[in-house]
Amino acid sequence: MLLPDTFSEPVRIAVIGGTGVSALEAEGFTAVASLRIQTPYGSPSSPITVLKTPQDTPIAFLSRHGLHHELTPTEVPNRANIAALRSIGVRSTIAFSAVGSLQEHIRPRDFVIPSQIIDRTKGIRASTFFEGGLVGHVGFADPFDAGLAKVVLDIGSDGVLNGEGVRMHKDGLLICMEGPQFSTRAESNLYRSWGGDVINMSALPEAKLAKEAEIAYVMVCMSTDYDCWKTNEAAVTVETVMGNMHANGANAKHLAAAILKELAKEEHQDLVCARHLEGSSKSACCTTPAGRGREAVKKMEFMLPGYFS
Ligand SMILES: CSC[C@H]1O[C@H](OP(=O)(O)O)[C@H](O)[C@@H]1O
Ligand SMILES: Nc1ncnc2[nH]cnc12
Repeated sequence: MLLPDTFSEPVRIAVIGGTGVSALEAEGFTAVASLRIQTPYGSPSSPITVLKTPQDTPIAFLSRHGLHHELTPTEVPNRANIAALRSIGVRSTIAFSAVGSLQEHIRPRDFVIPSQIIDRTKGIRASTFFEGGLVGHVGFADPFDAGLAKVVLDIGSDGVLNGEGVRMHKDGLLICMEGPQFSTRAESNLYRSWGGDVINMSALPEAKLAKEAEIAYVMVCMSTDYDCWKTNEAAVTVETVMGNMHANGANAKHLAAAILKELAKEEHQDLVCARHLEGSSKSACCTTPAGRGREAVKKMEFMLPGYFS
């Protein structure tokens, strides 16, 4: 069925799907629009599907690597993705990611909610909206939103996850590497020595750009493998990742549906609208109005209208 390509209500919550999660097909969810948004930073990874939850909340869904997983982690158009979401009203995002585990107790198929991240990308991804005569430095001490993380963790401890001993871990330290090759054993052991819990290739600059766009952002990491540090196990392969994602896909969908149901409650509306982040990007700007690059200001107008003009 061909969906409308417009949607008139603001959409406050987005779900970004990663490896193995290219659609949000939870029970009672209905797709109501498919938006092809052009941004000053190009086209997003995929059309944005707007779905209504059983609670009648509109949700924006975006597939990070494209509908057919055709974008490498380096190629993901993160600025277009975040700007497009912000432009339709999004203020909070639940991002899903397949991750390798760097710790014995985090078993394949377990879930991890990270609170910290170490950037091991190589500086080749466009990672800020501040450029071209508009300088800004937002705080990134806490890369993931603590309020959203609490909602997710409360849901996760509520028996939503099925399967033999599948658990949700909190306060994870996530390593984000460039890829697309997986790590060497020496790198994997180095990250373990730093206290790393899980590793992926996609959290950055997505989380940094969400912060600049004043979007509350949390990542749900789904462990799929033990990377390559374990001496008694074969090193990670795409087959292992896909196999565990396939087996755990239902858990991801149950969890997403339960989180969205909880976020529909009145008590969470300030969080969903990220009131606590309002104005943080405006006050992060160091460039005085007279010195601001006109083109840069125009681009920013697309997602933060009136902030820098
Ligand atoms: C297919 S294994 C590596 C790939 O999986 C993760 O993707 P995502 O975070 O989008 O779920 C990882 O970050 C890599 O991009
Ligand atoms: N071991 C690993 N390293 C990086 N990204 C991953 N995504 C899933 N498993 C991974």
